[in-house]
Amino acid sequence: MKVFKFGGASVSTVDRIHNVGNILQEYNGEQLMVIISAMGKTTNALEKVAEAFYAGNTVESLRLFDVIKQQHITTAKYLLVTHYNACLAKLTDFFTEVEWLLHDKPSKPYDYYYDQVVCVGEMLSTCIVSHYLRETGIANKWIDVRDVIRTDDNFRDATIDWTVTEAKTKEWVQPLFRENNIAITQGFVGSTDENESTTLGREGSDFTAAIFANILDAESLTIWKDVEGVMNADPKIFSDAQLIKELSFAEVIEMAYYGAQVIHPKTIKPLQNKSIPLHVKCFLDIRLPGTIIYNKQVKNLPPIIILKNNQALLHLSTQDFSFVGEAPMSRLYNLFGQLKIKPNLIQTGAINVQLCMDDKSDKTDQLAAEASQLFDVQVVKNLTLLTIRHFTKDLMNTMLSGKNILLQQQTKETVQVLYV
Ligand SMILES: Nc1ncnc2c1ncn2[C@@H]1O[C@H](COP(=O)(O)OP(=O)(O)O)[C@@H](O)[C@H]1O
Ligand SMILES: N[C@@H](CC(=O)OP(=O)(O)O)C(=O)O
Repeated sequence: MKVFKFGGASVSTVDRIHNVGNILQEYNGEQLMVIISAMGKTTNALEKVAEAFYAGNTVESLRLFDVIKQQHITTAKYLLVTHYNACLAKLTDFFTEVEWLLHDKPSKPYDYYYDQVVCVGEMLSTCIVSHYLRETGIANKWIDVRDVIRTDDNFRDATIDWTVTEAKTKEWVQPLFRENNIAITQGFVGSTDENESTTLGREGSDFTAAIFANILDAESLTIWKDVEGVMNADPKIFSDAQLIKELSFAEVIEMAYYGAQVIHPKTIKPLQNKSIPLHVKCFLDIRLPGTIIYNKQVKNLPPIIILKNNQALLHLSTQDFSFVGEAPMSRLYNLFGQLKIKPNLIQTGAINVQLCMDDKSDKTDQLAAEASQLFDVQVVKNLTLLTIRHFTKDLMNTMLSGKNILLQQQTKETVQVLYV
């Protein structure tokens, strides 16, 4: 069996959904477990719905949700004839699920509501794609991933319960392949043992695909993208980015960790642990070879460039000129846990700590406020973090020329520079 993952970009339009059908036709007769994300930027749009709801703005949240609803109905209308009514009935169930919730008054934490609303993007996209495939004669079984992927209740960044997920996959998913060649399910979504929907962190569909590949002992996972494969930089930013034909799991886990958008960092472990190769291929031209990522050392890699914008630098200094000891540092690390913050760089000095993090939502301000009980805090925003793996001095000089560098860290393999 092969596992395929189609991201939001590959199902963003009617034409692209036709293209998914064409790709699956190429693999006619093979067993495929297909993981699909929400269409295009639907997750961002659903985030706005959850925000409006939580701010008490019911009318606005319903209006925003209606836009998403109409987009999905229109897509279904373009794609379906005989299966339209069946599809619309299912879509309507999902719409109703969200609309009921939006009529409530929030009484639980924001992250809970976020997951109940945002997960519907994947429900809608898979429902449409599954019906479209049936319409074109590609038999498939649609699975609600919430019946299979069990997580804890750490909403928005839920942790997988591997024991239950494995048991449910073997009980529900594996037997389906006795009678079906293709199963379609949602990425990014799971559920608690109380049947509340959870999500696995933004861009988490790659991770879902890797979980299924691992449990089903797949021969490979293929992630279909709008790029040739994994490149040595984001081709949307660097027009001269080069394709890397093969990579080791160790290299890719580092790239993903440092922020390369191409693969979710949690994807690698489940594959590496069972030596399941990962192919990154282009859905726009399936003849292109793409990139293969496996348990093999790959030498002579080009410099790999990762740029992260929207960074904040927190400069924390002890309030009474005492050394930064274990006690304030351990309290600082506890704060990261409480606020669900993953710092990108930390550098300690005698009486200060410098910390670089993604400046997302109000997390920076929350951390600054909490940390001010331990330290004097200064915050600088709108910074860029450049990471270069396998760097050369020449490339560093070119990329950093004219930049005001605020923080720099370097190992044998990797240099990271935070600049204005
Ligand atoms: N090193 C890289 N190699 C290839 N693509 C990259 C890289 N870094 C960032 N990207 C970006 O990742 C994008 C694909 O990811 P994404 O849009 O999240 O896909 P999907 O919605 O299919 O999951 C590409 O269009 C490209 O701009
Ligand atoms: N739809 C979710 C999950 C995901 O992985 O999406 P994509 O495959 O388009 O990156 C998100 O946008 O975060």
